[in-house]
Amino acid sequence: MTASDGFFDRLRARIDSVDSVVSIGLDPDPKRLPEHLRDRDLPRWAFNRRIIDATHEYAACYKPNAAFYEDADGWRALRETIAYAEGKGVPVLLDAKRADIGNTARQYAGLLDHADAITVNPYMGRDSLEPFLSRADRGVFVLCRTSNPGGADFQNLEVAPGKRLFEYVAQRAGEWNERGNVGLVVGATAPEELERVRELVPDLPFLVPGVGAQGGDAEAAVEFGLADGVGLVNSSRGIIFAGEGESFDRAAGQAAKRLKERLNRYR
Ligand SMILES: O=C(O)c1cc(=O)[nH]c(=O)n1[C@@H]1O[C@H](COP(=O)(O)O)[C@@H](O)[C@H]1O
Repeated sequence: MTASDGFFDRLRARIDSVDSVVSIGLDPDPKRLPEHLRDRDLPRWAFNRRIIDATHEYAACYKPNAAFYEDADGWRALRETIAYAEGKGVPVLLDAKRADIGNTARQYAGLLDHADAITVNPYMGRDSLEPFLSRADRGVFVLCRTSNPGGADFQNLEVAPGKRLFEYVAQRAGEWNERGNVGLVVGATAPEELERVRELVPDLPFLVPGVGAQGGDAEAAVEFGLADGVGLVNSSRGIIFAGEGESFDRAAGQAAKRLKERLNRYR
């Protein structure tokens, strides 16, 4: 492994070494943190550290969602969390869903100085993503068909005869993959769409959120989410809030192990 390896080479190495495609979402909702951590200097960091200690051997990556860190202490907690995860050898995918006009996107792309990969929103078009795409050694996961109930509102609209918006996004993202660093976000709650996107772009790895708390289809996530064995199936609340109280971390470790084993049945 060298620093010049692309993100998906590093991810493949990680998947192979832990025999897991589980992405563990680090979304430490302050209201759900165990009582005994709440008086810590940085409760979210204290929580994440224990979660990482308990789960890293099952983690193909960690996916902190930026929404859970958008305040002064949050950014400190996120920085500590990322450094700790990387110290354990686990890639970090920052779920930030960014993009903006080019001049602004260049600033957002600075987030990739701190993480191995990022999620981005394609709605503003190619130039809004170029500052991310140009980071050849970093992964860029483009939102394609999201897992939420409203994911169909726009993404399933026909934008040309027989072509829905998410299908168009998938094809464009395939064209944007000039540096081999593009993946797609496709929710496990939309298995028909997941299958369709896989048909359209056989070579792009997917991040598949929506198993666990959102009740998505784990088998479809694995069957269609992986490209030549590489891809990620994410669970956040279903792992990190699997238990409560003092032994919350042990419950999280067990939940991560169970998800790994369940997904591996379909690999
Ligand atoms: O980009 C994402 O990761 C994402 C896309 C999507 O379509 N659906 C989705 O749930 N996510 C994120 O994946 C995580 C899912 O969390 P749980 O529902 O707790 O497993 C959250 O951080 C979501 O913001």
